[in-house]
Amino acid sequence: MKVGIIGATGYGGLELIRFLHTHPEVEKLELFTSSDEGTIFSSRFGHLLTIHDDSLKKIDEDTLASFDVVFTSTPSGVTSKLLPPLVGSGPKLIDLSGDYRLKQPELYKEWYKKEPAPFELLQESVYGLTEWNEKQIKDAKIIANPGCYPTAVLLSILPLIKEKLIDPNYLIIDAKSGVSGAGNKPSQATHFSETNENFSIYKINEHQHIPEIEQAIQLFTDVNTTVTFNTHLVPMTRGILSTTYAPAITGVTEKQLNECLVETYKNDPFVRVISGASSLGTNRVKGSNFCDISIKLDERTNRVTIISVIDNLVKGAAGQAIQNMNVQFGLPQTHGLNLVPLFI
Ligand SMILES: NC(=O)C1=CN([C@@H]2O[C@H](COP(=O)(O)OP(=O)(O)OC[C@H]3O[C@@H](n4cnc5c(N)ncnc54)[C@H](OP(=O)(O)O)[C@@H]3O)[C@@H](O)[C@H]2O)C=CC1
Ligand SMILES: CC(=O)N[C@@H](CCC(=O)OP(=O)(O)O)C(=O)O
Repeated sequence: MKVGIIGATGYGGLELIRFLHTHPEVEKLELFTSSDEGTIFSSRFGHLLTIHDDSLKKIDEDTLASFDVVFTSTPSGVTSKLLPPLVGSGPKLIDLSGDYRLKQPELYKEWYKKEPAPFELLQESVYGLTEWNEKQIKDAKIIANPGCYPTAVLLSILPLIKEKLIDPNYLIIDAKSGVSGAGNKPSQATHFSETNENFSIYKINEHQHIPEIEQAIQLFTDVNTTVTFNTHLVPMTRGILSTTYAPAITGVTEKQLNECLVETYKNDPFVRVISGASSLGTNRVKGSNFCDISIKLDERTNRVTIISVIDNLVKGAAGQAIQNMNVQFGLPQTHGLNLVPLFI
């Protein structure tokens, strides 16, 4: 397979490279840039010396048309304009940004404060939450790879909503992320001296992943609801931990909740259900494509605590994107993704 990456110099792009270099079906990997044409990739990213010594190429529609797959890992507002000429030109398109996730253009405008992608393409794109949308992903021309937070949240709550074990009307989601979630562009919010030894909440009730989570709940469970979703920045590089609080439906037991998760994901190689965990941390999935989920029913309040952990750059971005590519090409989902978590 001939694979191209636009945005290869960013964090998501670098992770795509890390996995695609070990992928058994990838014969050619070409990297594209909007700002650094001609630079030898390993001269800029020394850790890739002898692994990727080719130069960065200019983004060019005709060149890209000859590829089997093109991943775009660019800031929001880029692929809404970049991808339309490429649709139908040859390659399957897998977009890691938020530009093709929301079906309603006005929602994108409202939450991203940018101009949306063309309406027809928004309708044509397929939401790439692999474990929940495999059939549609197989035939998709454009895959809208899910956001990092929505991936962690949705994988953990969708089964329980679908099986009517929790009340979807009172979902409170409290999520925390490492700083790499904000990308490689330095900013005040990601400045070392302001993130180190600090723990902060941000975008309070205004996070752009709120409509994405609500849309996906509707898509996969037919439930129309709103969620309270807040995000926190943790002074670490990678990882997301999401905690959702939801009322259990009266009479539901912790055993039923666990069984529901186990049953849902019994054939999914990257979702691990941890029964009865008393603690769960991001280091158990670091560097890997795993999503680990655990639940606990508080019998005193009849509320369920639903916890999930992912690596934001892997299952939350590049790993899931490659998992989707594997599905599209009829390959095992694990191809190129069989890495053991780093843990320390
Ligand atoms: N970081 C994360 O954990 C996650 C990120 N995402 C989303 O994935 C996308 C990429 O994220 P991330 O890798 O962190 O971002 P980065 O900011 O680290 O990298 C983005 C890359 O995009 C390229 N780029 C910038 N502007 C343009 C442009 N106008 N046209 C073409 N390419 C451009 C740049 O490379 P160059 O200058 O070489 O062109 C840059 O290195 C974003 O939309 C992000 O929201 C999704 C899930 C998780
Ligand atoms: C820590 C941090 O800042 N995370 C980013 C995640 C952004 C992201 O992945 O954005 P899209 O999925 O919308 O492209 C944020 O909260 O905005």
